[in-house]
Amino acid sequence: MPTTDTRPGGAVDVRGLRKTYGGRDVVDGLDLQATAGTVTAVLGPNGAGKTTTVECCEGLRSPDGGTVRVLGLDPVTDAAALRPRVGVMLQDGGLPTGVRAMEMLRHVARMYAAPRDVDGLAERLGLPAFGRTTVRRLSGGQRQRLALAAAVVGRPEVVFLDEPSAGMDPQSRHAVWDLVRELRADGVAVVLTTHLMDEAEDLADVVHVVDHGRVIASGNVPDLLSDGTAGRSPRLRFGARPGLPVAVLATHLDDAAPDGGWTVTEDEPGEYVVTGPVHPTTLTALTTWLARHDVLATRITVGRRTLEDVFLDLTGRHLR
Ligand SMILES: Nc1ncnc2c1ncn2[C@@H]1O[C@H](COP(=O)(O)OP(=O)(O)OP(=O)(O)O)[C@@H](O)[C@H]1O
Repeated sequence: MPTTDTRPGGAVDVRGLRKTYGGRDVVDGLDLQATAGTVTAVLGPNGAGKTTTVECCEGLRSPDGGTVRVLGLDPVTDAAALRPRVGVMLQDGGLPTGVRAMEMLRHVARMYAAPRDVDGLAERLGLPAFGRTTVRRLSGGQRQRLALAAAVVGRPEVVFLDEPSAGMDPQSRHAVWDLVRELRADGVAVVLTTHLMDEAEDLADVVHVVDHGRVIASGNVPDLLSDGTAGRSPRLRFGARPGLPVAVLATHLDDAAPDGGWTVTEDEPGEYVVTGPVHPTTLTALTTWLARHDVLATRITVGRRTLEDVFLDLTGRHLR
C-alpha cells in the first residue's frame, strides 16, 4: 500500500552520505530527502555519484559515512523488512537473463501479497510484443521497460528508478513517464536518477542537482529555473563562427540596452549564450553588431532557461 509517511525527512532520508572508492570520495556529504506522493529527481552528469547514492538507499552498497533511512529503516540491516515495500529498477536491468520476459514478471508478481494486475501493467509498457523472448535477447530499451514493470508490480511504497528511460524510443519513454506520474498520484515516493534535463523538468516535483558527489542545488523546477536575476529572463542563443570577441559584444549590448548587465559566453566553439533581460531591442542590437563585424549567424533563438542552464551557471560545464 502507498505510504502516508509523515516522518521527518520523509520516505527517503539521506544525510551526509559519503562513499569512497580507492581513496576518492565519489559521494561526498550528500543530503537527499524524498516524500510520499512526489517524484524526486537526482540530476547530474555521468560519474556524479547518482547511482552510488541510490544503491546505498537500496541496500546494495554500505555507506562509508552519513546516514541513510528508507521508510525509517536502515537499507542494509533492515533489508528483509524493506524488500516488499521498496521497488528498485537498476541501470543495467539487473534481471536474470535466461528466462522469458513475461514469465519473469509473473514470477516476481507472485512474490508479493497484493501485486498489480500483471497483464494490464505489461500492456501499458508494451511488454507483450516480446513477452516470450528471453531477457538476454531483449534490446536495452525492452529490458528497461521489463525492469520497471518488475520494480512496481508489487505496489511498493518507495520506488528507485536509475536512468529509467535510458535507451528508449520516445513512445516508450512517454509510457514510462505516465506510469511514474500514476505512481505519484497513488502516493508512492519516487526517486529517479537522470542526466536528462527534460526528464527532470517534465516529471519531477523536486530536483536535486548533483555534481562531484554533492548536491549543488535543490528545489522545485520553477524555483530552480528562476534562481537569480538573469534567470528570470529568457536565454538568447546564437550560432556563429568560433572565437568572436564576447566581451566586446557584451559592451555593445550594454550601450544599446543599458538595463542589461549583459554577459556573453561561448559555451562550445561557435555556440554563444547572451544572458540578461532579453527584449526585442536586444535582438536588434545583436544583429547590428553581427552585421558590422561581417558575421553571419547560423541560428538565433530565444528560449526559457533550462536545468541545463542552471547546471552550467553553477559549474561552468554542460550536463553531458
Ligand atoms: N565499484 C566501484 N569501484 C570504483 N569506482 C566506482 C565504483 N562504482 C562507481 N565508481 C565510480 O564512482 C563515480 C560515481 O559513479 P556513479 O555510477 O555513482 O555515477 P553516476 O552519477 O550514476 O553516473 P552515470 O550516470 O554514469 O551512471 C564514478 O567515477 C565511477 O567510476
